[in-house]
Amino acid sequence: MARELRLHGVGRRWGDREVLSSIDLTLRAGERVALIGPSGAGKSTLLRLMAGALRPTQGRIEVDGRDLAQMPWRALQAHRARCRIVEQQNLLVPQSSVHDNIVAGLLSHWPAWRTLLAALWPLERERVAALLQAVDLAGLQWAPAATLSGGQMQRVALARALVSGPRLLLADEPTASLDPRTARQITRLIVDQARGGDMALVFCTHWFDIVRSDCTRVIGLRDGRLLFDAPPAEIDETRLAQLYAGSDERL
Ligand SMILES: Nc1ncnc2c1ncn2[C@@H]1O[C@H](COP(=O)(O)OP(=O)(O)OP(=O)(O)O)[C@@H](O)[C@H]1O
Repeated sequence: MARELRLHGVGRRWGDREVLSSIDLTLRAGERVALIGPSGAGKSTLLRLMAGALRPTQGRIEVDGRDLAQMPWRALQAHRARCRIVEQQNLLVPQSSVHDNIVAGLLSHWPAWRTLLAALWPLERERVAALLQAVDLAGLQWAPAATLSGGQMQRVALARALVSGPRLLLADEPTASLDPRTARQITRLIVDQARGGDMALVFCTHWFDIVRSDCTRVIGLRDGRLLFDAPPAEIDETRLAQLYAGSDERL
């Protein structure tokens, strides 16, 4: 995605179960979107479709007017490389340093020789150091990832997602396993990284109250369908109650 990602009547089935249907939406550079809805609504599935990691079984997804399904393999790979996901599981390599874990976010952009070189010699030291500063981990560049706290690990995962300068950052409940205070800090950090730049952010969360004031748009998903797609000011208690009816997940 460079400027625009557009979903036209997108649906996704698993076997004979339809988990997403008739999704129409356009995501533009610089938008910060909160994606909310009860468990099983299809939020993660939607993120994976946007990232080109999953194909729709209905409809089409366009990146700057080009159908993802018709794209040559290289162009699809390029789209995937421009999208980064931060999830609840940070999937860091515990025995590797913070530096190496962050550099891993660049490997899909590098030729094989550069990857080999990086295994022998730490590349991109300054770039990683600057990112660590931004995520409040200055001084931990050479620490083994295994020695970090859960919140620090999520900061490293965020730095790994940001190091390649993605056009679209997809946050899939990245704070779900953290305590409320750390969760707030990490959420704020993610939103701040997206603010003021061209990168679009889709933040999937059960903690809507935290992201409410920081997002430019809110998408409510329920039973695989868009219930609303509106600016935060239009999301009142009635809409939230409708979205979460029958579930106790709203925090
Ligand atoms: N690989 C898969 N195979 C079969 N069913 C799947 C698969 N992935 C997701 N599903 C189903 O699709 C539905 C939507 O899942 P999804 O993870 O997108 O929901 P979600 O809104 O992100 O939920 P949560 O908030 O609990 O993470 C669920 O019923 C889930 O069981």
